[in-house]
Amino acid sequence: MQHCPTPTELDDLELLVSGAYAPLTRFNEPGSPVTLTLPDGAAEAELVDPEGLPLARVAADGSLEPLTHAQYGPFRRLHLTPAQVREQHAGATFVPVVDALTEADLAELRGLGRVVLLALTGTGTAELSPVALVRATLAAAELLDDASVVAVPLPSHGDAEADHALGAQVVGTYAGPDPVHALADRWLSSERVETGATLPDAFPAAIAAIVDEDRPAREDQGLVLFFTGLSGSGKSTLARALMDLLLEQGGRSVTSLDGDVVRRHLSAGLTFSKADRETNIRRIGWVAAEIARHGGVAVCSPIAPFAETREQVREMVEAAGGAFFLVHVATPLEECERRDRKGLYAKARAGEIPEFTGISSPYEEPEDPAVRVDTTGRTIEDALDDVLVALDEAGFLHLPTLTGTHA
Ligand SMILES: Nc1ncnc2c1ncn2[C@@H]1O[C@H](COP(=O)(O)OS(=O)(=O)O)[C@@H](OP(=O)(O)O)[C@H]1O
Ligand SMILES: Nc1ncnc2c1ncn2[C@@H]1O[C@H](COP(=O)(O)OP(=O)(O)O)[C@@H](O)[C@H]1O
Repeated sequence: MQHCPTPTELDDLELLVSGAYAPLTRFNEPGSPVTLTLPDGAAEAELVDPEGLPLARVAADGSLEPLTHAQYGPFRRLHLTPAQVREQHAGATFVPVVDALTEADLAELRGLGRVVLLALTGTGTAELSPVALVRATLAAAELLDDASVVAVPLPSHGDAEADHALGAQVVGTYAGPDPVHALADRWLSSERVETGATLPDAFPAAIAAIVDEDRPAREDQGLVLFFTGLSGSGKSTLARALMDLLLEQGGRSVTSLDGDVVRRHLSAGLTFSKADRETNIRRIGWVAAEIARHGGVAVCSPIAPFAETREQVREMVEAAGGAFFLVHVATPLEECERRDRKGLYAKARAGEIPEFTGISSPYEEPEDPAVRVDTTGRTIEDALDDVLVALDEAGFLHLPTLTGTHA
């Protein structure tokens, strides 16, 4: 069986095979955070990269037989094994780097002679995206007299203590007998950006440009506006009105992923079974995440009745650097059924449409949407204003409200 592991598992695989996790050499050792989950309870598999290249074979005991070196991802040439680093950089001082370096960091490093900056770029660890962290670290190396950069994809496993211990072990493996220099604790770049702090925590200009590009202001960040609710609740109507306002204002590229429209194209042929609805929503999520990756706004309006699938969409969008804004169009079933614009509720009640949401198929209400709007007895403008105000307050979009009552 072939299996493409999660981004975290791929990072772990690389570090297990390269010897960076030594003495750990396999997945799923008791008590270790370095785990691998195979689908459908399979015991062994051939692990492939996202493009399908076989990387290693994993046996039932978690042990690994390497097949090819990983070749995917930017800055691959900087992913050296500990053995390569020992060969090329023995005698240097090793500095773990998890964030863009500041003027003060650089001043601290200037006294150390030859340094190797170990950019710890694994999934979910750094303040910056992995690629921006390497870019910022290379820019820092340019500002030092004698510095090299090595990228180490050390991921987060969601357990601060275990991750810290593992990180210290990995850095020690790269450094061997050479000294490790831990930079003095400073603010993380996100705190700096929010507070607009200046010297001595300021970034040199070349590094600041990289941080700014990687962490755009909320107004410029890719955004997925996701309307969920029963059929007839008002998702399409509100989504369309919001799109129109955005287009009128200009300045952003906007894409609609409406439930009905998606089902005619991207998801043609899918049914309304639970599995097909999940596939439908994941497809919408995948496209929306790509739109967000490029800084666009995706406006989605499917029913999306399952909380778990909505969460998966959120994860995809956030992994692409976008923001996910969930709007629950909470118009109650009675009102949707009273409207019955398409005559579908009548048919569902008559048993002519199986698995109809709200009648014979469940709708799981979102517990914590960014905003909840019940459209019953309200004008479209009034209902939309609730969304506009929430978006404005969250800092994502600043569109003028329509009724004037919120000004
Ligand atoms: N069985 C059943 N249940 C729910 N809805 C049904 C069904 N059959 C057809 N329709 C029509 O399909 C639209 C919902 O499609 P979605 O892709 O948004 O649904 S889902 O998110 O995959 O659950 C929905 O459109 P909206 O009214 O715009 O929500 C309906 O018109
Ligand atoms: N305040 C409101 N907001 C949105 N739609 C409303 C409102 N009041 C009445 N409606 C009507 O409810 C219906 C909602 O249909 P639609 O937007 O297609 O819902 P959905 O996409 O959730 O199936 C439309 O006929 C719309 O005119």
